[in-house]
This record gives sequence, C-alpha cells and structure tokens, in this order.
Amino acid sequence: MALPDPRAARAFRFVRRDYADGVASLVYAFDDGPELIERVVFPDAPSPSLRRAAALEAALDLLHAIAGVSYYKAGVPGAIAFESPAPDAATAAFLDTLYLHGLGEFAYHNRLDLRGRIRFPAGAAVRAAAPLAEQGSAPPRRTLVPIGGGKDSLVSVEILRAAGEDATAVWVGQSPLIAACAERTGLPTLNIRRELSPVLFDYNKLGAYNGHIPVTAINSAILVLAAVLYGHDAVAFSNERSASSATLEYEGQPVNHQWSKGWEFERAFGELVRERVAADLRYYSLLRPLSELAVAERFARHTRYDDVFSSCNRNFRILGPKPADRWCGQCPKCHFVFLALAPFMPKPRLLAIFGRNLLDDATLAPGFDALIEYRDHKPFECVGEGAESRAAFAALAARAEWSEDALVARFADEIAPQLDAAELALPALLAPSGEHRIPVQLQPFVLDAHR
Ligand SMILES: CC(=O)N[C@H]1[C@@H](OP(=O)(O)OP(=O)(O)OC[C@H]2O[C@@H](n3ccc(=O)[nH]c3=O)[C@H](O)[C@@H]2O)O[C@H](CO)[C@@H](O)[C@@H]1O[C@H](C)C(=O)N[C@@H](C)C(=O)N[C@@H](CCC(=O)O)C(=O)O
Ligand SMILES: Nc1ncnc2c1ncn2[C@@H]1O[C@H](COP(=O)(O)OP(=O)(O)OP(=O)(O)O)[C@@H](O)[C@H]1O
Repeated sequence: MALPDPRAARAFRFVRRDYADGVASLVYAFDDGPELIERVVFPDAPSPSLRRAAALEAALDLLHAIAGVSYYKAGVPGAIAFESPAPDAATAAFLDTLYLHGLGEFAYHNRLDLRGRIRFPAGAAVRAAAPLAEQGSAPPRRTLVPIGGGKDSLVSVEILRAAGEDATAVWVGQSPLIAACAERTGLPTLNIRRELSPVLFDYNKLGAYNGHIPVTAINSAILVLAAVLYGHDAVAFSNERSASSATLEYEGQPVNHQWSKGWEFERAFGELVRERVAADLRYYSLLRPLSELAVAERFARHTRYDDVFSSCNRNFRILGPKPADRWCGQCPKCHFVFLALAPFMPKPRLLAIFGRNLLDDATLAPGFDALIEYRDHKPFECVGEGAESRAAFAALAARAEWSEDALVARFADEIAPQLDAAELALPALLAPSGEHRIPVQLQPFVLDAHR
C-alpha cells in the first residue's frame, strides 16, 4: 500500500508506549497512517520492582514524548494528539520549548516557521514524584556517564575517576568506535540499543521533511529510564558552556545546532526529572562551567584515549558512508578539535592522532574561516564559539612550531590585524564560569582548574 505523505497530515499522534522484558516500544502515527514504532533495548535490565513502577512509568512517558521529535519532523502537522493521557501542563510547556528550539536548525533549513505551530495538549495535573528511596530500595550513589566517542565525555570519566565516584560508561547505539572508548575507560560498561522505525526512512525516501533533531534530548531521556531500571541515582552528561551559544540568528530568533546540549535544556529537563520521575534522581552536565578550550586543555592531560577517540560525527551515522579514517579531516568537527587541542599538546602527538596537519593545508581555509566567523557564520556542528577559535589561532601564531603553517601564518598576517588583541587572550577563556548543576562533592574537581 502506498504511504501517505506526512506533510499532508492533519495530526501527529502519540499512540502508545510500553516496557516489557528490557524493551521500550514507542509508537506514533500521522493521522490513520502506519504505526511508527521505535524500540529501545536495555540489555539484561532487572525487572523493575512494583514499588519503583511509578518512576518507570514517568520516565517512559517522558521518553515517548521526547523521542517523538524524530517522527513529528517528517510532517510537522498543525495538531498533536495523545491516545494515552496527555502530559501535565508543565511537561507540555517543556515539550513545546524542546520541539521549537530543538527543531530550530531543521526549520531554518526547510524554511518553516514553527512558532505557534507546536502546541502539546495539556492533560490533568500530576503529583510530584517521590524520591527513588521511597519508591523501592534506595539505589546506591552511582553515576551513569554517557560516552559519545569524542573528547568531552572522556574528560568527564577522568573527573569522576579522580573524585572516586562509582560510575558506569554507557552509550546508545551500535558504534564500535564508542564501544572501544567505553572499554578503554576501564569502567563497567552498558550499551543500550536503539532501533528507529524503518517507516521513517521510507517517508524520507518519499520526500518527507528531514533535518537535524535534538538528539541529546533523546539520549537524555533514554538514560534517565536506564538510571531507574539499573538503579543509578545520577546521569552526568558532558555538555560544555559553549553549547548554549546560538549558531546564528534568523528573523530575530537564535538558531542553535546544539540546543539540547545547552543550559536551558539541562535546567528544564533536570527539574522535570526531579518533579516527575524521582525527587532524588540527578541529571546534570559535569562540564557545564567549561568552555570548549578548557575541555580540550583537560583532555590533553591524558594520553590514554589518543588511539581510540574521535569527535568526527561522520563516524556515527546510522545510514550512509562512514569515513575511512577515524578523523575525516574535512568536517567542521575535525577542524575545530584539531585547532582546540593544538595549544595544549605537543605537535607530534596531535599529528599522530589526526594522521596529518590540518593547519598546514591551505585548501581548508574556508572551513577554518567559518570557525572564527570570518566572512561566514559558525558551522551547524558541535564546535566552540568564534572567540575560542580566534584565541586558539592567536596562541599558535605566537609559537615557533606552528607559526609557519599555512593557515596560522594567514591568520597572523591577514585576520589578526583586524581583531582586538585583548579579546584573543587564552586564560580568560579557560576559567570556569557560569551556571551549573554539578553536585557539591564534585564541584572542586571541575571548578579548580589545577585538579
Ligand atoms: C551522525 C550525524 O551527524 N547524523 C546527522 C545527519 O544524518 P545522516 O542522514 O547523515 O545520518 P544518520 O545519523 O544515520 O541519520 C539518518 C536519518 O535518521 C534521522 N534520525 C537519526 C537519529 C535520530 O535520533 N532521529 C532521526 O530522525 C536523521 O535525521 C536522518 O534523516 O544529518 C541529520 C540531518 O541534519 C542529523 O539529524 C543527524 O544527526 C544525528 C541525529 C546525530 O546523532 N547527530 C549528532 C552527532 C549531533 O548532531 N549532535 C549534536 C547535538 C545536538 C543536540 O542538540 O542534541 C552535537 O553534538 O552538536
Ligand atoms: N551515542 C551516544 N550515547 C550516549 N551518549 C552520547 C552519545 N553520543 C553523544 N553522547 C553524549 O552527548 C553529549 C554530547 O555529545 P558530544 O558529541 O558533544 O560529546 P563527545 O562525543 O563526548 O565529545 P566531542 O565533542 O569531542 O565529540 C556527551 O555527553 C556525550 O557523551
């Protein structure tokens, strides 16, 4: 039977969700079209105790509502409907914000205006969640630390290790690269599988709307459910301060590729988890006070991951080709991570990691120009702020081993003279600052730059 066009649909339906034998099934549909079923598989998950059922149900509801964004985007119809009870008003307002900003880049590229279009229906009020300690046996103090294959989460692992925290390295999906990083941490590991509905890919082939989604929000909701199932009391992401900055402004609205890695999401989601899932379950980012450069400086202190990690997102595609090398060398993420690590590592070590010198390749000038916001905007990728990239270039221009490399010399000769030298200093960008939700006992390990 021919698939209906989701762009012509009247409503997006949250049909049902359930959890049994380690599998969460999340079901959606456009109008009366075929069901879109996503499955999330939690290996060897212990049977949830009856007493912890309330937290499980609430975490499952949250995951169902958040993961719907992958499917909703295929049609962005004007109505959203729930067949199960609709979320309470506070959750509905959170979802409005998440879908609007999390789909900001998608809307920009598809020339859609989603303002006023995304309205989650609000159902009955619900009671505040009890602590896990009152919903069953209290979990020991244990942290789930999500691993993304890149430098950030590995910095968090080392912070947790230094603080003597009991942590489990966890990742979603089937990336062998992430698995190798998780193994290298030496921590206990947990791999959660996620199977998107194949109907989404059929819709995509037919020309449905497509584009970027707030994947960190989805991973966050999966890991909160995992914390309830496996008995952890904290989920510690590795999202840095720089992730809160918009990629660009369009029609007066900030558009941020990394919106669900930002502070606004962390705060709202973390509070919702406490109020709706369990009052003693903490969701936070351990790296929130740090800039990308500060994270790079911390990563450079450890050589343990040099031959396994990669921040190049081309490795993490579900579909489509993956790069022949761990670092493709062509994408904004490769350019930025090379530039951010360069001031903090011996040059031979960095060249060994990447297998080449990206800053001595004049053909890459446009890519690096976008990072420093020179004649272009910041790329739609997880990269630091323009000020951080400019400061890294300035630091390299002052070092004999880098100053003659093509792009560093070009920066010094052509671009730096147009900039305010006071804004190019590294130390200010390395100091921790800003808001965070880091538990008190871990704060010294993040905020004290020398630990
Ligand atoms: C790996 C990657 O960067 N993928 C982005 C890419 O997708 P592509 O088509 O090249 O490959 P796939 O990832 O295999 O996706 C296939 C289709 O499936 C859709 N999809 C995938 C996962 C999901 O959870 N929901 C989905 O609907 C996807 O849209 C494809 O149609 O381009 C896409 C369009 O721009 C991006 O959406 C893909 O991004 C992935 C979802 C992804 O995991 N990206 C992260 C590396 C990423 O961008 N992280 C951001 C954080 C953003 C946030 O706010 O959370 C970052 O680190 O900055
Ligand atoms: N597949 C995944 N499973 C679980 N968590 C993930 C996954 N991919 C990314 N994350 C988490 O999402 C957050 C943002 O990812 P991001 O790619 O910025 O981090 P990273 O891979 O650790 O470092 P880098 O910025 O160098 O790529 C991190 O906390 C990361 O651990």
